[in-house]
Amino acid sequence: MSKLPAVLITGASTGIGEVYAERFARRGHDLVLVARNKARLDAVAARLIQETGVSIDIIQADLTRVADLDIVEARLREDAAIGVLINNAGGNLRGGFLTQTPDDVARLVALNTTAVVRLASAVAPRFAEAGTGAIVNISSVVGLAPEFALSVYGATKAFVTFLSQSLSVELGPKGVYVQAVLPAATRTEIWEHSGIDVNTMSGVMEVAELVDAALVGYDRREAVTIPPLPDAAQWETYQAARQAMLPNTRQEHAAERYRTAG
Ligand SMILES: NC(=O)C1=CN([C@@H]2O[C@H](COP(=O)(O)OP(=O)(O)OC[C@H]3O[C@@H](n4cnc5c(N)ncnc54)[C@H](OP(=O)(O)O)[C@@H]3O)[C@@H](O)[C@H]2O)C=CC1
Ligand SMILES: N[C@@H](C=O)C(=O)O
Repeated sequence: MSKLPAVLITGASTGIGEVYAERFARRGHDLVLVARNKARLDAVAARLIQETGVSIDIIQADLTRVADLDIVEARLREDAAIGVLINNAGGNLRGGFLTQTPDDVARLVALNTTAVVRLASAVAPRFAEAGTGAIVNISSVVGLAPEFALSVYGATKAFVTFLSQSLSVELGPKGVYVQAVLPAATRTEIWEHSGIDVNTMSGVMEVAELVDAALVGYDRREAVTIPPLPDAAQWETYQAARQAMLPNTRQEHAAERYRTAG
């Protein structure tokens, strides 16, 4: 029986990434787990090795630091055993656009977008050459909702969703599966880091249920998986309206509604 591909998971020390690690370990995949907190990574690895017997490497890395990102990129480029990348590590910021510091914003963009695209870029050529491989990018429903006024965070997640959909167009014909996963509120520590008590919120999904639903989409090779959305037709209608608009944007002249008199 051919060996399963190894799975590299960023943000695997807790939350959504930790559950992805558990689920893929239980499926028999060797793992490479990436995060900043080595003690937590070691604990997750030790538990899963004991419970499942798979091989687990850890890489302590701050994905907002270029030197650390380089190490993870190199592992993705050079380790032919890795066939799945779970681009999960991400965060949010406290406060709003007027109070967030430029440095905090830059760090969030680095983590939620630059790291995601660089890790995908590191692994995509090898996957395309092999004609197989999977890239799972954890986005968010917030990336569809400027109304939530989570401007920087939402913009980073809109980037992740767009990147994933466009990579599906570019890489799908080469045998590479790209999935965007769009959770809504899910019970993890991210809320505490954003200064929000998740226990005061309603409609919060448990993290195991979120990941199990995302894996149903993964097993179906779904391009965009929105675990909390009951009716897939709403997403399909949204996409159809967007696609219907595009041909009307290719014009030699400005639309009548923008023409000045005279
Ligand atoms: N929870 C939710 O409601 C939702 C979450 N998401 C997305 O899910 C993904 C996972 O978030 P979630 O599990 O909720 O959050 P958590 O805060 O629980 O986990 C985040 C993970 O990312 C790691 N991480 C954070 N910063 C860095 C960094 N600079 N370098 C490397 N690793 C880092 C953390 O580990 P360490 O601190 O050890 O580095 C941790 O393992 C994120 O992309 C988030 O945007 C999307 C929609 C909803
Ligand atoms: N992480 C959450 C917001 O901060 C979300 O994406 O819903």
